Amino acid sequence: MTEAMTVQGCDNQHPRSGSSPPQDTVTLTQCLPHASTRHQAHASPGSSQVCSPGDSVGIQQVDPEVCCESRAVLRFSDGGRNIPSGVDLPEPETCDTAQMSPGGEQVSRECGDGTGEPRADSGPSQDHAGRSTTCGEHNRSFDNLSAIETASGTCTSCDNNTISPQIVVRPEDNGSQVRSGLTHETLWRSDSWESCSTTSSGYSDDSVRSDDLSHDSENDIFIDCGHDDFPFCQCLNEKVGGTSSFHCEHDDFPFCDCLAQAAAKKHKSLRYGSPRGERRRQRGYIRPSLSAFRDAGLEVFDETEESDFQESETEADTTRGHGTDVDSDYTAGLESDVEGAVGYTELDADEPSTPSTGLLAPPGLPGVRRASIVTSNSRRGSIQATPEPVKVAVFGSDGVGKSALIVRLLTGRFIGEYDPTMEAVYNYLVPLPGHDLPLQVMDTAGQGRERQVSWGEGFLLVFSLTCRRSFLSLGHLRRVILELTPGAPRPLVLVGNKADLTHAREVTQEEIRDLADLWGCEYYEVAAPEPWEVVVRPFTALYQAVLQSRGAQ
Ligand SMILES: Nc1nc2c(ncn2[C@@H]2O[C@H](COP(=O)(O)OP(=O)(O)OP(=O)(O)O)[C@@H](O)[C@H]2O)c(=O)[nH]1
Repeated sequence: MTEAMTVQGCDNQHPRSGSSPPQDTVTLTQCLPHASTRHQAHASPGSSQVCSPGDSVGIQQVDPEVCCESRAVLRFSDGGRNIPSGVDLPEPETCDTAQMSPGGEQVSRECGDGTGEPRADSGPSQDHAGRSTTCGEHNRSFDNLSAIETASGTCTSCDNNTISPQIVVRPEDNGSQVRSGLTHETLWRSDSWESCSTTSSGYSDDSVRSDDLSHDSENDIFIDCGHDDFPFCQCLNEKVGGTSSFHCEHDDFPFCDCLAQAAAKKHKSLRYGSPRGERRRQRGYIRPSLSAFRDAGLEVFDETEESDFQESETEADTTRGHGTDVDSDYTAGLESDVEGAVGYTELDADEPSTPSTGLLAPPGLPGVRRASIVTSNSRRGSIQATPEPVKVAVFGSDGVGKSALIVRLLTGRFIGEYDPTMEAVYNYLVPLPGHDLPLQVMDTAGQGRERQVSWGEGFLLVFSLTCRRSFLSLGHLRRVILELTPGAPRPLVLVGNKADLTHAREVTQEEIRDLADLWGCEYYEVAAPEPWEVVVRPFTALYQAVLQSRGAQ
């Protein structure tokens, strides 16, 4: 470590002014109630690391003024290996991994014997993945924990299922992204992220990554950030020199500031406007705040600022007002790729949607693509008025193939490349022998999760079998759904897509089965290019489940 750094929390986007911290210290401008280092974990496995004002935390010193006053978590997750950290933690001698329980208790695992298994004496406070299963409030064990769904555990003794509010359970990456000594239990709760997203970075959820920031010339920076920690991006300050790109494994919102400072040390400019960022932005994601970069002295070229935003608006207007082509790639795909009597027409936005018109726009959403799928192909079904179609919302991470599956279902074709950037709702009669199943299928995108969830009677949770992250993100998704739909849980079905890409598979069948068992739902492995009869299965399963739940009510 070459110089002092400031780690800041979400409520305090700027380091405190005042006397400079001494060398080799980090001034924490937010509370670190459970701060710890892997180094310390090794020194005292199992011990609590709740800090007190003035505590030394490993090689850090906690600012006495602010320690423990609120909620920041300090996370030396990988001892400096993964995090290009200026903090430069000493390598542990024997402990390879250590972690914090939801309550901040440290639990060591993989310690000493190198087997990767929890130590025999680590006892019931760890689940099979080696993570803590301890209730933060009452130091009791949780039951009902799964490898990727720790937030829903209930303390066996006190019924606490909320877990200490300072601690985040972030199952999305199950620790794989974090490669962390402290693993995901120590990260911020998603509700903290949300509250923090209103601060300066503008990042609203874990879907928005800093790959929105692109590299364009040698003076620009490329940031590929898994940002699974918080608030360690500050550490990048130490590592930015000598390269025009760097990789940050850190988590979430304040990283913009951190990276801005880092970038400013080395670079002169930042160019924002990667296709991916643009696509996400079009879909309604909050644009990252670039002001931090500007403030840090970088010349910021925001290529999306004028033209693309305008284009997007024009596009949306056009969609709403005049019914001209709003998504030419998409419509071209439908029109040219779908054989036979499959047509694509757009609706006048002012025209009231009826079940027979095909594509419905949820109320109040600007820029929703509106169109109708019309098919006379009897195998694929035809659009007909139906009294009570089952509303199926299809959720999943970007690129897992939600749209491809839906288009496959609707049209019978796999369309390789198109750009489904807008939310859409399709009316469809699934043509099955003997009876047609009336479905409304929502291809979810962008913001509006609450509305999308409220709309759905059942949910297809799609992940890609070739993308572990997309699988691990399901836990968060399900939690959000449960939170937004109090009362009887609405049915869901897991869908592992891209089964055709066997060589790239990252999720085992066993893992999916375990999760489906835990959640009490069905799961399917499919591939959008597979026969229609395969792709339709999860939809019909969900259809049946929704009918059952309707009957039960
Ligand atoms: N090989 C293969 N490719 C697929 C499959 N499903 C989708 N794809 C491809 O994966 C890419 C992403 O598919 P989309 O349907 O756009 O995924 P999405 O989940 O709707 O993505 P977003 O719109 O970003 O949320 C496209 O290039 C598809 O052609 C599949 O089962 N197998």
